Amino acid sequence: MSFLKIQDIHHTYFSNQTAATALADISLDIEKGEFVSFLGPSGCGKTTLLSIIAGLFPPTSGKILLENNPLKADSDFSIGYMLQQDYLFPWKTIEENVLLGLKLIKKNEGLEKIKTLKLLSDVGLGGTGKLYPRELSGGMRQRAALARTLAVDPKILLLDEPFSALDYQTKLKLEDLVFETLKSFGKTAVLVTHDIGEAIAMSDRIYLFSAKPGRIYKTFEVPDELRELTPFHARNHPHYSVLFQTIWKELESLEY
Ligand SMILES: Nc1ncnc2c1ncn2[C@@H]1O[C@H](COP(=O)(O)OP(=O)(O)OP(=O)(O)O)[C@@H](O)[C@H]1O
Repeated sequence: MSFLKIQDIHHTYFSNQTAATALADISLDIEKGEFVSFLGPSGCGKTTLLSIIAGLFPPTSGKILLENNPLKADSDFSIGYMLQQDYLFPWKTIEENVLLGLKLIKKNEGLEKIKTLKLLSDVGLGGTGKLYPRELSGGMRQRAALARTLAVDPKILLLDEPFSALDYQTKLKLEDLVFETLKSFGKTAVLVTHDIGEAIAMSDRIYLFSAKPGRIYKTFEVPDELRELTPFHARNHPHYSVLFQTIWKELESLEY
């Protein structure tokens, strides 16, 4: 039994009497604690699949099972999101933003505050709880968004290009922080990215999609030698550039 089972997903968008098939024959299994990436040319259905996993809309056909049960997306806080934008509430402090998730699931109030402070410290934001989002840099706001996501203790984190709006140095630092935080919490994660390097440096496995309709074209297992390293250090390993070149060539053949 897989932790997350995606079984024979097809999805067609219908609008104004036209039909566009975004996904066909998508089946994959993700084990608990794994970090996988969806990579592929623009329009190959990565976001559509992530949205279906998130329960934003049902697929045209196929099913998704979490621990052998149909996924009940928003109702039981199984799914956490991190997106390109942090979506912090600007009128609430960082601490209140993180607390919000905990209040939604109505856990013990005394523990909520302690957990919030611990999470902020886990993501390197100790001492910033009383600040407002506008007082933080883009990277710090994304760290706060990570703390808020982890606060509800989701079973799976869906990461939709969460680093793409950041400058390069901040992006590399945040990749390491997200990677190490998720590993220490034992979380399962799915990352959508356009960045081959980011996918290699962070993932256990990479699904390369082809477009029209979106299908899994190839699957790449990231070698153990890279998986044992943090993303920053993985980028310096010889296996990294070999895998980068392989995926680059495949992606080029799909895009042109
Ligand atoms: N709401 C919609 N209605 C109709 N077609 C849609 C809709 N959303 C996406 N599509 C189409 O479905 C296909 C897959 O889109 P999707 O956004 O999932 O791809 P993607 O791989 O995430 O693209 P990108 O990398 O550019 O973000 C595309 O052809 C897109 O035009």
